Amino acid sequence: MIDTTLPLTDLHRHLDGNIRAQTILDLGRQFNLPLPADTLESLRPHVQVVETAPDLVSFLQKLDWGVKVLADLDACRRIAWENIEDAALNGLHYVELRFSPGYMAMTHNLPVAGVVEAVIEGVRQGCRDFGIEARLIGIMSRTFGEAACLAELEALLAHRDGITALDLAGDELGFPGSLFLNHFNRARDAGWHITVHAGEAAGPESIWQAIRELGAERIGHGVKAIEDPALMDFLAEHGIGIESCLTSNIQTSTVASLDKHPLITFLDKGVLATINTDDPAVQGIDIIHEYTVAAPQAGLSATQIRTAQQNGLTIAFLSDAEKQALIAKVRAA
Ligand SMILES: O=c1[nH]cnc2c1ncn2[C@@H]1O[C@H](CO)[C@@H](O)[C@H]1O
Ligand SMILES: [Zn+2]
Repeated sequence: MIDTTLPLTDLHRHLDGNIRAQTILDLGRQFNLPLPADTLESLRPHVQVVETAPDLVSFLQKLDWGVKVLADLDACRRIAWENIEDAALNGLHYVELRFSPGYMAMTHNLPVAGVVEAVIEGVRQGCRDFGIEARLIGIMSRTFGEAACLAELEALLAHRDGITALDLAGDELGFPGSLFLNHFNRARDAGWHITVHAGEAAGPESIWQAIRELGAERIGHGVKAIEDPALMDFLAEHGIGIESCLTSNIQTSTVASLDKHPLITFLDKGVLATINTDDPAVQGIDIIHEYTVAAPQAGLSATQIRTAQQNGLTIAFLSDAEKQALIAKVRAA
């Protein structure tokens, strides 16, 4: 139940969690890299979640093969461009693609700022070729510690005009937001928006920390807000957006089953919650599945799904004029 008169957005989509299995095979062959399998079918269980992972950190290992084949900057440009093609094929009008340049650079020691530049170029070219709108969110992968995150931040700042917002992703339990105060001070000084993965593996205190200390305007997942009524009220009153990713939350064992997902309660309480994918290729889903299968299974009515779709435009990191232009473009199509 996607409303085709409204822009369709995906605000929480990891570009480096959305590398096609076929592209992993192609790049593996191109660079003569050892892969765990040499056909699409046999590779799939290595790069895609086939059963629920016991926790977030185990789930995240499934992203590793995708970045291990990024042996040069052209490969980074290619996967960025393909991300836009995939988004367009799914009928998305607007995507915010997030990526961790340090994680992408890591295996082959690529220059981190070079990765940022290649991703910006690939996305720009994709937007020209496929006629959709995109913005980029830089991720600091907290899993590798404060110093590695600082290197990612510097690389992103070297291309600050091509980046719209900063995020923190990875192991939330092992690396709390309190380690990254200086990083986010610098991001806010750069004029970037802020969104933070919080309340996924850790509890509501992690969401409060992201808002109060890191300056988050939106929260990735935010599932655990449901445990704190005062936080729920705060999110609704202050218009803090929630980027929900239904299937992802099941696959990481963050939520036991879709009928227990808090998205419906967020919407009931007037929180600006949205429907997004997270790592579509790794999860084996797309935005259409999340709207037409996962959201109804999470108990959302057609009206609630429409509200979530509208919220996507409301909390997008776009100016009012850019939002109006997107609405006009969809109406004219
Ligand atoms: O669902 C998620 N929760 C937390 N971190 C994630 C998730 N999906 C991907 N990443 C992390 O984002 C970076 C790549 O963009 C990597 O650090 C990856 O582990
Ligand atoms: Zn995410």
